[in-house]
Parts: sequence; structure tokens; C-alpha cells
Amino acid sequence: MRELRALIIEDSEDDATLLIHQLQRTGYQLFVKRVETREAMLEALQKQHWDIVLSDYTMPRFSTLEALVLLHEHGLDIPFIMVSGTVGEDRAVEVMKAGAHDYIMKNNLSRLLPAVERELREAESRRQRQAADNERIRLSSILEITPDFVAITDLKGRIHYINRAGRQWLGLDEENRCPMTLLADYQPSWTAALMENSAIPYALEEGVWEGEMAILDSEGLEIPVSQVILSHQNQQNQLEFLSTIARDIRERKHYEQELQHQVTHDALTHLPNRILLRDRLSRALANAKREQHLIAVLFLDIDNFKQINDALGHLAGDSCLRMVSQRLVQCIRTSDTVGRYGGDEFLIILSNLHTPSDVEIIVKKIRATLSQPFRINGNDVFITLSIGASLYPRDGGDEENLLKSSDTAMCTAKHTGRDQFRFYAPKMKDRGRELLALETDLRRALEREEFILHYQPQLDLSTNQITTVEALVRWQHAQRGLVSPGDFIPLLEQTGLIIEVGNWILETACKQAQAWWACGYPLRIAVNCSAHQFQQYLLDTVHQLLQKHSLNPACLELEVTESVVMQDVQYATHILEHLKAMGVTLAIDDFGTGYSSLAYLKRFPIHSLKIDHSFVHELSDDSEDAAIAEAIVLLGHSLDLEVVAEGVESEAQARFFQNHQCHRIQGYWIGRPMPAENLFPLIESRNVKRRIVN
Ligand SMILES: Nc1nc2c(ncn2[C@@H]2O[C@H](COP(=O)(O)O[C@H]3[C@@H](O)[C@H](n4cnc5c(=O)[nH]c(N)nc54)O[C@@H]3COP(=O)(O)O)[C@@H](O)[C@H]2O)c(=O)[nH]1
Repeated sequence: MRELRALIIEDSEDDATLLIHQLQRTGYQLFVKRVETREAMLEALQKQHWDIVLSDYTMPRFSTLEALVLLHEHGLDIPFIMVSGTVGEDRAVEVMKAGAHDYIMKNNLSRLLPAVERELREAESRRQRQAADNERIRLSSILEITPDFVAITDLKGRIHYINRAGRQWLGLDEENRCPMTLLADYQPSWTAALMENSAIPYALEEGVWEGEMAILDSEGLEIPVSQVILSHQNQQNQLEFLSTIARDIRERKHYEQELQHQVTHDALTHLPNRILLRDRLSRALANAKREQHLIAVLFLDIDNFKQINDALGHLAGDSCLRMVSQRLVQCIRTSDTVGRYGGDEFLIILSNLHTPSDVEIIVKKIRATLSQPFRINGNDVFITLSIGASLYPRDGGDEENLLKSSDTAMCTAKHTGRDQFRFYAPKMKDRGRELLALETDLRRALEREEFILHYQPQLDLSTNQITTVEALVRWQHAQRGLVSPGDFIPLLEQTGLIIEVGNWILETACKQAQAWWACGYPLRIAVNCSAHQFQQYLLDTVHQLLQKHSLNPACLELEVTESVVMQDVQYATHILEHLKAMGVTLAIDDFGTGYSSLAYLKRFPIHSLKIDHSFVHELSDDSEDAAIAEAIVLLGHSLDLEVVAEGVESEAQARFFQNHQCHRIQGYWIGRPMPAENLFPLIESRNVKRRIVN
């Protein structure tokens, strides 16, 4: 049974009883309270909720109008019916204006029930409307404060509502909040097209569409958004409005891009990494196949990068890689790609080439750019690259083969010597395999005692005596026979084995020199010192060996090439000074082939210069070489350095150097490199069999 709580304002108990009787006929479970003063009504209102108020017009201590004021003061919307015996029309109007919902004459109480029913219904619908209004206000205040863009448009895309965030994004002011402008005016063309062709039809069909789009801000900049579009029907089930809720995803996009960059780029140089390089190569290939173009893949490896790391530290190595990558980027078009393949290896993809010679032009450019010294930690570092190139379609039709071929070409370039460039050629495959096998054998050669030393005499031109011999390593391979150092020294350098083998050479040479001294032959022994050895523990090793074999330091001459000492002048000066302090003599090998600065030459504590044999071979018929050789001898004289001419093969060459007061000569004309025991007869006689005929 429904409840009805009725507050009766009546001074007459009888009249109140009559009203109650009437109300009881409604079938409600009735709760009634009669009051006749303001205070009593106030107390009743405070104690509980009332569904209806029935009020007499006038009472000795209270009135309908006062009761209405009280309700109004407390903001209560309770159906209010005046039930009065004698009230004129004017008063009735006055009461209605004051907020009463109806009035009923006491002599016509049959109207009471329908009036009560109606007012209860209306109160309920007022309550529902109020609740709906409150809900709407709450929702719209939420919409107003949300940072997301919210707009309602009609099916023509005209904006009917837009929230505060939306107004701010689009630069609309408060007054202009529903300007009936088109939402499409605030979208980039690609978003407008996506809306029209896909999102709106889908939302109209399915009710909701979700995806990523963009909105143009007040300055026309694209704000990437994650967007939901909802379609709304009117009461006739016709589609009428679309609401758009868009969330700013700039930050997410930024992180996504950053993540994508991290996955596809090298952290040190910011160049594309292997993953992106492969992707670019496969795209370039697809394009080249369509357009019938040539592609080149260049594999680049920094020569002797380990030395930079070892000598200057890893941070310097890192900045070297960064600098190299910056210079490489400058050498190519933006449509081409340069990336870091790993370690000190870079890859360049050149597309849209017309002829293979285009590659040579780029390689020339790269070498010219890299020929300028790199300033690292206050040192001028010179860097060269070994470069191999493969061409599509000639050397491979897919990424794998092109990469492999360019790598093989680079390895061949590296084995040929530093600073070389090679196009891939099919025969390189075998050479590559051969080098691999050689490397495996080399790793075992030391423990199998397959290395031996040969000695080549140097003739002192002022005394005609052999005063110095150069120790030259040979590899006595079980199957290959005697392997020339030209074939395995570069491999020892690349694998780092040169340190171990170099130390063995140094020790064997020191032992041999000591043995000769013991037999009464005070020969000086010249030993080649590789770049790696020069960078690592050379001072300690030399010091220990001299002690261990009780060798007079003056009997040891270390030959270091010009390029090794020029790579890091400060470091080289430090090492050379310490060696000199130990009493060891120092020679600059292959002099004339590098880039020595005369200023540095003066500063280096060296004892002799060895003229490279390339200037000696063609001496007689090439006046330029003769001029260079003569200039080196003169330079030696003026810097108070001994000069040794190597590669002397003929008497004419020997005479040339004697005439120019060169101190020593070395070469086949005196004697080839030979085992120690073969050298004895030569030293014994103290006379060179072939004499220079004056
Ligand atoms: N780090 C080390 N490098 C070494 C060592 N032993 C040799 N090498 C280096 O290998 C390169 C080739 O050496 P090799 O085949 O021994 O050639 C040397 C001589 O045989 C050759 N030579 C000497 N006289 C003549 C000649 O009259 N004509 C001619 N065509 N060649 C001649 O020259 C090479 C000596 O060169 P250099 O060292 O510059 O004095 C070579 O680069 C060696 O340095 C080693 O133990 N450690």
C-alpha cells in the first residue's frame, strides 16, 4: 500500500477529521499530523518529509500565507492545497500566487481526492524534472572541466555544443561557444576526409567509432588525438547528432616516436641501426626493382679503431665514432642512408645510381672528408676507412647477398692494407674463406712454435762493416711452407694477436743479440714494433726483456713506422722519451710514406730514419725518387739523425747512398733476410763479399 504523509494546518479538530476521512478513501496508508502554529509546522517539517500540505486559510495563530512563506524559506516543494470555508476569489488568487497549488472549499470536499492525486503526480514529475536538471548540470560541469575535447554536432557537422577544453583548443571565446561553425574547419584535410568517408558513416551505422585523428589548434597546428564519435537519435529514432570526444595524445605520440627511434637508431651516433638499415635496404631494393635502378651498399670499417680506444680511452673512441658518423652524413644525399652497423662499422645505401662509377665519386668524397684530422681530447687523430661495395643487381638480388658481398669486399680491402676501397668480385669469396682459415691457423702458430726469425744485415757505409741486423719474422706453416709476413702481419694486427707474437719476436731477438754478444759480435738488432705493441705495455715489456737477457739497451733498435708515431704525437713523444732514457735506439721506419711534420720530427727523441724502399727501387731512372732520397739523407744530417736506406738491390743504388753520405744500407745487395746461422759467415769475415767499386 502506498504511503501518504499529510500535514494538516487546521485549528478545528473537526474540520481536520473531515479531511482525514476524505483522505482515507484514497487507499493510501495515511500518516497525518495536524498543526495550527508556525512553530508546530516548523517542527513537523524538520522532523520528517511530507507528501502534501492541506491548509485552512486563516486560523487564530497562523495562516495559509505564513505557511507558504515557511515552505518557501526552507526551499521545500511540497504540494500545497488550501482547504477553506469562506474565501473570496481575490484571496484565492493571492494564495495561488504565493505558491499554493490548488484551493478547495470545505463544503465541496469531493474535489479533495482528485486534487491530491493530481498534485502528487505533478510533484513527482517536478521532482523528476528537477533530478534530470541536476543531473544535466552535473554532467555539463564535468564536461566543462574535462581536459578532453567534447563537441556535439548535427549531421551537417555544425557545432552545437563545445566544452571549455574544446573552446580553448579551437580558440573560441565563451560567448561564441556554439558558433554553429563546422567542426571540419578545425581539422586537417586528411582528418576531414577520414571523418567523411569512414568515421561518420561507421558511427551512424554502428553507433560508435574510435580511432586516431588530428584537430587544428587556434594557430593551425595539428594536435594528434585519440577520438570517439557517438551518434545520437532523437525521440523519433532518427539520427540527429554526433558527439565527438577527443583526447590530446601528443605526449604519447612523442614517447612512441622516441621508442621507435630507440629501436631503430644507434644510441651513440643517432644513425639508423642494423634494423632500420635492413628495412631501408629492402625498400631501396623494391624501388630499384620497380624503377630498374642501380643500388650500392658500402661497408665501411675504421682502420685500427682499437688503437684509438686503447690509446685514448673508450670515451675518446665514442666521440671519434660520433665525428666519423657526422662526416659520413655530409657525404651523401638525404635520399640515401648512412647507418652504424655495429662497433666501428658503418653502412651506406646509395640508391638511384646510374653507373658503378657514381660509387667511386662518393667514396672519393668520403675519403676527402675523412682525411682532415679529428680533434679528440686535444689530439689530432688521423682516421682511414676500409671500404667495400656491392651493387644491385650485379652482386646480389636481396639484402642478405648484398650485405654479405659488401662485407667480403670490405674485408678484402682491409687485408690489402689500410685506407683501401674495393668493389665486390666473385673471387673474393674464396679469398675470404682462405683468410678465415689462415686466422685459425695463426691462433695456433705460437703454441706450435711455427714462428721463426730471419735476420737481414745492414752495412755501415763509413766502416764497410755489418753493425746492425733487422729481425724479420717468418711463419713456418706445416702445409703452406714459409709464409711471408706481408700475408699474416695485417691479420695478426686485426685479431690483436700481434701483441703476443710481437712480444715473442722481441724476446727471441733480444736472446739472439745477447748470444751474439756472448760470442764477441757486438751487433745491434733492429726489431719492428707494430702499432698495437706501441700502444700497449711497450715500456714494461722492453724493460723486462732487457733485464731478463742482460742485454745492453744500446744493442736494441726499435723500428716504428711514421704513421704510428704521427697518430698521437703526445703519446708517441712520451713513449719514445722513456725508451731513449732506457738507452734503446729508435728508428722511424718507412720514412717518406706518411705525413710526418718536421716540427714533430725534431721533437721526437729518435736515432735514425729508414728511407722507404719505394724511393730506392726506381732510384737510378727516376729523378724524383732520387731527389726525395737525397732530401731525406740531408734532412737526417741536419737533424743529426742517422739515415738507413732499405731495399738496396744494386751496386748503383749502394753507390748513390754512399755518395750522399747515407750512414747505413740494407737490402738484397748486402744480403736477404736469413736464419741466424747463415749470418755467421758474413759477420765472421767482417767483409762484405760485394764491395762498392769507387
Ligand atoms: N711488426 C712486425 N712486422 C714485421 C716483422 N717482420 C716483418 N715485418 C713486416 O712485414 C712486412 C714484410 O716483411 P718482409 O717480407 O720480411 O720484407 C722485409 C724485407 O725482406 C724486405 N726487403 C729487404 N731488402 C729488400 C730488397 O732489397 N728488396 C725488396 N724487394 N725487399 C727487401 O723489406 C721488408 C723490411 O721492411 P721494413 O720492416 O720496413 O724494414 C714489412 O712491412 C715488415 O716491416 C716483425 O717481426 N714485426
